[in-house]
Amino acid sequence: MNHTAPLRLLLVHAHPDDETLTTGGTIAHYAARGVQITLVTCTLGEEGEIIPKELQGLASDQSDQLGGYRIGELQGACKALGVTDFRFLGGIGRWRDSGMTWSQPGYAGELSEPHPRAFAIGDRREQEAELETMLREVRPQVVVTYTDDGGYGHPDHVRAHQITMSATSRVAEVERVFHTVRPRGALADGLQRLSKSEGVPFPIADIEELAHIPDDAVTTALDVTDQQSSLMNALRSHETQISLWSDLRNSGPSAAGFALSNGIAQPILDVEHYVLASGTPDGCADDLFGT
Ligand SMILES: CC(=O)N[C@H]1[C@@H](O[C@@H]2[C@H](O)[C@H](O)[C@@H](O)[C@H](O)[C@H]2O)O[C@H](CO)[C@@H](O)[C@@H]1O
Ligand SMILES: [Zn+2]
Repeated sequence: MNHTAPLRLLLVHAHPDDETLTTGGTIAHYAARGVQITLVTCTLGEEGEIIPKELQGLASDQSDQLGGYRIGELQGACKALGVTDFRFLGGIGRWRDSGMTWSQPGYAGELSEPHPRAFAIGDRREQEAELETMLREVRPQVVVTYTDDGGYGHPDHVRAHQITMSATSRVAEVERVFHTVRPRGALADGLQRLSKSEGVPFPIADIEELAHIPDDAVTTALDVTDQQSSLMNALRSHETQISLWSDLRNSGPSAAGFALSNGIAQPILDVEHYVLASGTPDGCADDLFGT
């Protein structure tokens, strides 16, 4: 699909940090090539856990200031990735991080009463209307969000998927919608590299602990090797959510890794993968915008 108009990419993410964790290399790749990037984040991440001990007082059950702090983290990550247009769905604070109140049967996590502004139980029509308004204003050729299970089941990720698929279906200018995914093969290779690198400060994840999809479901693989330093800087900005390290012996990006607040080491991949959810697949093997 040949594009004469300037290319525009809009991404819909649930919490500050998701944009970097799942699509950071992609954002930096296209921003560096002059593509107009719009990042829509649906919550402020108010219910997140906090890694640095000295910041624990920000937690939702203490001063409840984590949401505001994570706006700053997101600003830093956007600067590192080259994003100047980043927005919160419904405006700052309209929807709140729902927490890990998973309704999935068998999930043993704490099930707390969701907050009245919780994104995952909010008015879906209002959320879709907000997103549709942004889509009609930005007119992105490509939109990125999560798979129908939200990638790993988080209710905010599931809701972000739902409203994005509904809103984009009503906006003709959106040519393609992609879901960000991690294929088993690339994840396994990354875990293998971590197991061979030095200075990994956390136990390395077992692949079955990490969300992933079968390799043959991937439609698009974007090489982001040339964006690893921007990606590392953006990951570093999300200090309340992400611990980061690289193997000083092997400075190659593939030796770098991260851990969330659960303290499980995961690899930083040099390729970011997608599944084309709607639109023509022409030329999409290694480019979200196709030929
Ligand atoms: C990557 C992502 O979506 N993070 C969410 C998630 O955070 C995880 C959650 O606190 C879990 O209990 C931890 O084990 C895990 O390490 C965290 O990444 O959920 C948070 C609460 O909704 C959210 O703020 C965070 O952005
Ligand atoms: Zn998230």
